[in-house]
Amino acid sequence: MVKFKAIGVSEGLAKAKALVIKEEDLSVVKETVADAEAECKRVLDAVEKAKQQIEVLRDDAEKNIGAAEAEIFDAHLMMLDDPDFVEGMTNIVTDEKVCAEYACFVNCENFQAMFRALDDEYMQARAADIGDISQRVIKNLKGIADNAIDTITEPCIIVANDLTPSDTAKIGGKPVAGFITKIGGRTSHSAIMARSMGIPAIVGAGEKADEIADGDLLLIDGAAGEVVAQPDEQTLADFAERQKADAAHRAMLAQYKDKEGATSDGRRVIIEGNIGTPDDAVRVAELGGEGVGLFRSEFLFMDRTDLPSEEEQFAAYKKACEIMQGKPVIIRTLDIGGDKEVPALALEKEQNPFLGYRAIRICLNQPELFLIQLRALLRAAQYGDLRIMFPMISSVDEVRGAKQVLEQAKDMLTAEGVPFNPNVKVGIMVEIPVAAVCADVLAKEVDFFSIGTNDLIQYSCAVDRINEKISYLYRPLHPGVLRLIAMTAKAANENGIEVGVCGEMAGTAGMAPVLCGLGVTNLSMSASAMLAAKADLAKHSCGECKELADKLLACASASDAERIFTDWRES
Ligand SMILES: C=C(OP(=O)(O)O)C(=O)O
Repeated sequence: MVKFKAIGVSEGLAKAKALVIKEEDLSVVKETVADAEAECKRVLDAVEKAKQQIEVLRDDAEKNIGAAEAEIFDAHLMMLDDPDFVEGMTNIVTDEKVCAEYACFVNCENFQAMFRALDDEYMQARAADIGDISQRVIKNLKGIADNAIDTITEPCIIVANDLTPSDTAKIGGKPVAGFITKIGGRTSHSAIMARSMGIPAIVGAGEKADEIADGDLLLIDGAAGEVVAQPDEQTLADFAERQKADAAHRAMLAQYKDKEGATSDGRRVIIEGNIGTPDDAVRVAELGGEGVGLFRSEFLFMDRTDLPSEEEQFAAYKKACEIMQGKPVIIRTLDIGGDKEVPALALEKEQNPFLGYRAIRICLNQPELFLIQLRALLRAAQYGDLRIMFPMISSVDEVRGAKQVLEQAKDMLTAEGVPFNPNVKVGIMVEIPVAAVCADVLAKEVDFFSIGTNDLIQYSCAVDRINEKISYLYRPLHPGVLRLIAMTAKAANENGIEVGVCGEMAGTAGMAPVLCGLGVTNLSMSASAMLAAKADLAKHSCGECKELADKLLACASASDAERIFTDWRES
């Protein structure tokens, strides 16, 4: 039996066999070959195999996701059928007498350079496709199996170094009972997506995860971060008992489904869900969410090599509004950068991506991209209470700039006679410390605030939110963080606008009363945390929440605040 603890990021108990995904070594060495003809045949066989794999992926995507998503695979097939692309590889083998892997690598670089040099954004983005298919050919040459996630058919718990957001997106629809990763923290995107899908997840396991072998029976507790591999009889029996108790607790929480979020003395705190795709709204609605407090629209742009059109975006935003049936749906405009990549934009790699060219900075710099999204949002706003939220705001100038582009989008739609809702509420994410400090000024410019605590903690404590080595410094209860939240809430309350929290802090057990005490009016979290947040609030009066918040604000350190919080939870 192997037992260890890591960072539990998505609650729930799961029991299934381990599917260990090994890191792939795709490095290529330039080796000379004697038999160039045989090497060319290796190239052609690997290309043929890649075509067959892509055909299967295309058919699966068409069946499980949609025709539009399947089209990307048609584009890949076309490239693999292009004689120039294939001959590029065989010519390098024949001319330079080098191995197939190296020829494929050089050919990829050549084609990518060619596409990137074209003065056309769409064609530039095709460089990512070239990279994708070349990687597939190299994998086939090296005998590396296709992405293990694509081939899952049996219930399993994935064990991997890391899961990219696109890996995590692929898990939906597969019988994945949970996952364990070696790296990552509570706010890495794989963790966030696990919570919104409601599957148990543990991250930051480091080398301890190496003790798990493929096929081992695993028991995981996604709240406590506990992992047991090859459990003995007693551990299995205890786990079964815990699963029973967990089911009973969930049944108790179900009574809150149709209740409004409020303290015991009736102070309203609106409890909403965070979503990444319109379909996630179904779970939010089913679990009694009072709205969508954060639709991470960037997920529509990720895991693909083209950009979603205005029509595609319009359909997605409209669907979320329709599912929520008139309840508020806050859609955050494109928030890429950091650990969220959009291949179609072919953004340069940066030294400090979380501090770099991202989110509203990109949108203001590339208004043609922003306008498409804003037009889609304005049109979809006819179908519900859609609200627009700008991310990564650091100044009034950015808010005004974004609102100006919004007005431009309205003017365009009016001129074209396209119907839309001109009275959309506009808000901002408060996630950069200067925005919290200047909240009194910003509150006069917008209809609502939503505090993004994931980034606010990262930026105010100068601690990378996905680096597990320094996760001990990532402290939501740091008095400095609490003061920033309190300042933001005060400015919002004084100006009569709503102030939410949509970072992971909102859905962390016990935090709802703290945030209510700090003056927050809305809490948005993964759907699976909403019932517990309502239950937490209902246990306390508004005065008790305020008293607790004041005590925490007065603490000298995060450790003091954490001690007070834990004692309070246990009392
Ligand atoms: C909700 C937030 O945004 P992200 O999607 O970056 O986690 C946040 O920063 O708290």
